[in-house]
Amino acid sequence: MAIQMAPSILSADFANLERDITTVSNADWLHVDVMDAHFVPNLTLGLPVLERLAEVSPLPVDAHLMIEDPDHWAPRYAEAGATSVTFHLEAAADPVAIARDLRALGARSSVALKPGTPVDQVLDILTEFDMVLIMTVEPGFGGQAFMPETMPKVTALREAATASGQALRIEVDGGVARDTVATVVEAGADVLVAGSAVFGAEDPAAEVEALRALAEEASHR
Ligand SMILES: O=C(CO)[C@@H](O)[C@H](O)COP(=O)(O)O
Repeated sequence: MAIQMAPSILSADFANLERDITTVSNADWLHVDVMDAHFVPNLTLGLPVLERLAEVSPLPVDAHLMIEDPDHWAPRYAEAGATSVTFHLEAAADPVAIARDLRALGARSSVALKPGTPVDQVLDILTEFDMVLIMTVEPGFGGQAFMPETMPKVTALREAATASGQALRIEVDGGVARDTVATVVEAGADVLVAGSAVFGAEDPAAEVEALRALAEEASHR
């Protein structure tokens, strides 16, 4: 499967958000970080803002819910216009029920794991998901250092998906930049979230293409 790029809006200019998300319309997803100041120590946006972003975004929205009670909230984000909804396993009471609710609403189901959460916890329920997000930093903030120790989880997922023939997308998020792209792709990731690397660049669209090119090159090695 081709590499997909997903700029994270956490590093965009919130005063000019519509301009910034239009700038990266050459990417594949708009990664929208939803934080509640409980599951993570940061607060971003809620349903009405997500709804507006989905309206104005030239890209499909993946809502990354770093919030408590995704059993209640995840379907609400699908109804608000997110094409893909990523919720955290650590916060979910019934991850399979959430995944089924999302798919029933026509959204893609995706589950995220914090760096310390073992990957075994999703291996038995992998077919319920279109994508698994392996966090490569502790969720909450942009601009943190990439954690290479999370890579064995990416590889375990890729091996499991390949063995069963599942077209699973594997996303990584946190510290993805020119110097880490090859590492994540060689481990098995194919959806790359990048915040500060993209929106901190002088030309965000060109940076999306530069990261994509490095990733494609690594995937063909
Ligand atoms: O969800 C998060 C952080 O919790 C990420 O999406 C960050 O926004 C990624 O930022 P960079 O590490 O790429 O700067």
